[in-house]
Amino acid sequence: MDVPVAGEGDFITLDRVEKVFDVRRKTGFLRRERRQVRAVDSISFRVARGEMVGYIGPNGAGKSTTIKMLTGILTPSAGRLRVAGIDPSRERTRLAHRIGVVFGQRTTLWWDLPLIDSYRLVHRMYRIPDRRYRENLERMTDLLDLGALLDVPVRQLSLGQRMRGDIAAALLHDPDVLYLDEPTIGLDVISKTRVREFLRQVNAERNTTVLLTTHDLQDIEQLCNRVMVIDHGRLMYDGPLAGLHEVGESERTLVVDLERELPPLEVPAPARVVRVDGPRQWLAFPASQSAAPLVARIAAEYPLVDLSVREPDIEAVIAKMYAEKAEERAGQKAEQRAEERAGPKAEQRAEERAGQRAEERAGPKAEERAGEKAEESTGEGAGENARETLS
Ligand SMILES: Nc1ncnc2c1ncn2[C@@H]1O[C@H](COP(=O)(O)OP(=O)(O)OP(=O)(O)O)[C@@H](O)[C@H]1O
Repeated sequence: MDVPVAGEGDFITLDRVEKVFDVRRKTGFLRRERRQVRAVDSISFRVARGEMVGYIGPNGAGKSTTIKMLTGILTPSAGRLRVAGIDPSRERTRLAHRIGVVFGQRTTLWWDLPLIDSYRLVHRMYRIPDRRYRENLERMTDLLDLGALLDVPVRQLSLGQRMRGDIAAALLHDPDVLYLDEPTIGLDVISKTRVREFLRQVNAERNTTVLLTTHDLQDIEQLCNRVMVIDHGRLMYDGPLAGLHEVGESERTLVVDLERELPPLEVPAPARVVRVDGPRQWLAFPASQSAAPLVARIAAEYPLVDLSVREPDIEAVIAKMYAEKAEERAGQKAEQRAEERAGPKAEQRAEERAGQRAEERAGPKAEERAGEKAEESTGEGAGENARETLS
């Protein structure tokens, strides 16, 4: 994917950012195997001030690692990363005043203290001016309906109440950017709606930039105009949510009701009947094509009573995208294994043949040159990345 050009409004910029973990694994009584995990692999993107962007991908794709680099918790192995002009890992404390973070799976609140005490601690830690703190607290309490919860110890709050408490804590110091990692995980429909409404409001009023990581695509559909899809550390898609349909080659469904039960309708490919139930038939056709010619043809040739068009389900589109990538990778792996199996012998034979030809053609000098070339191409010592051992 091309590296986007920096713009003036850019608030978050990543240029070919990588994160490689060195992992050591016990493989026997005294044996340890060293392995590298490329959690983030040359990712580049830019986010403008006030944008709300979804950052999605399957488990282990590298989302949390990206967020951790954006907060300064982890240092990139390579590439350049800036948030509000700050290098997060070098100036983590300065950056902390500009960002808010919510991890849906764990709280940043003090477990045994009443909610209000956590807020008082945040007030001190971030040195929020008293007036601003009071105003913000009042506003959050009102918008997130926290009034009755302020004196309750965090451990006694329900998941939805705790999440609202966490979001308020992340916003008390008026951050310019908010990272949300699964903010609606485990919440019921009403709590989810409330959290989403609140985020929309904060974004509209304060122009807060929001980077949202979630497995709940409704969060993205309802909050973000832009979505980035990451898989195996690589950015696979960056654009509007609707554009995913084209990338994922999704299909729409035309549901037709006929006067009577008929065999599957004969329609021009790629449209095709995918289901028949009495006089009702379902036809799949590419989402990128208009339904009009298909409808016209059916209306002209069959006893049509009614019809409707169903849009593709975004979850299905993304699932298909992940599955296709997984298939592609499985294919590559199989090829690699086949090459490795055939490799040494085949290579040896090729080298022997090349050597014989060279000898025949040019005698001792050519042999020397061939030897030098082979040494160069082993590439030892090349491409050493900066690495961090965390295990
Ligand atoms: N500290 C670490 N040490 C070694 N490997 C790590 C470390 N943190 C993450 N990884 C590996 O990096 C890859 C990306 O992990 P990451 O947590 O960023 O994924 P994710 O997209 O957030 O996944 P999930 O949706 O499950 O939270 C995974 O293979 C993970 O095992």
